[in-house]
Amino acid sequence: MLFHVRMDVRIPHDLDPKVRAATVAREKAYSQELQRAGKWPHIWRIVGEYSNYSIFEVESGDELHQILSDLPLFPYMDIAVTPLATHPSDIHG
Ligand SMILES: O=C(O)C[C@H]1C=CC(=O)O1
Repeated sequence: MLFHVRMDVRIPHDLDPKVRAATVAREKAYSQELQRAGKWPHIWRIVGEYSNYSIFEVESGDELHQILSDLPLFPYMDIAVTPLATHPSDIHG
């Protein structure tokens, strides 16, 4: 199943800078592990925002929920998920 996900990062300004840096580093490692595994095939920065648009390819909504819940930045993000289906006009579908 394919999902479109928007993540808006809202790290509190008073978070300890060392905790912030460590959390962002863990987030990057976790994200890249999932990208290498093929579960997170696309990630794009939204210009001018601390946000991304991502595509996830997973078995189920439950799997995606677990992946998103395990993001180190999860406590500091607003996340919007849109399930995707094949478009009838898609020449690849
Ligand atoms: O920077 C972001 O958009 C948030 C998050 C998602 C992947 C990652 O490495 O950081």
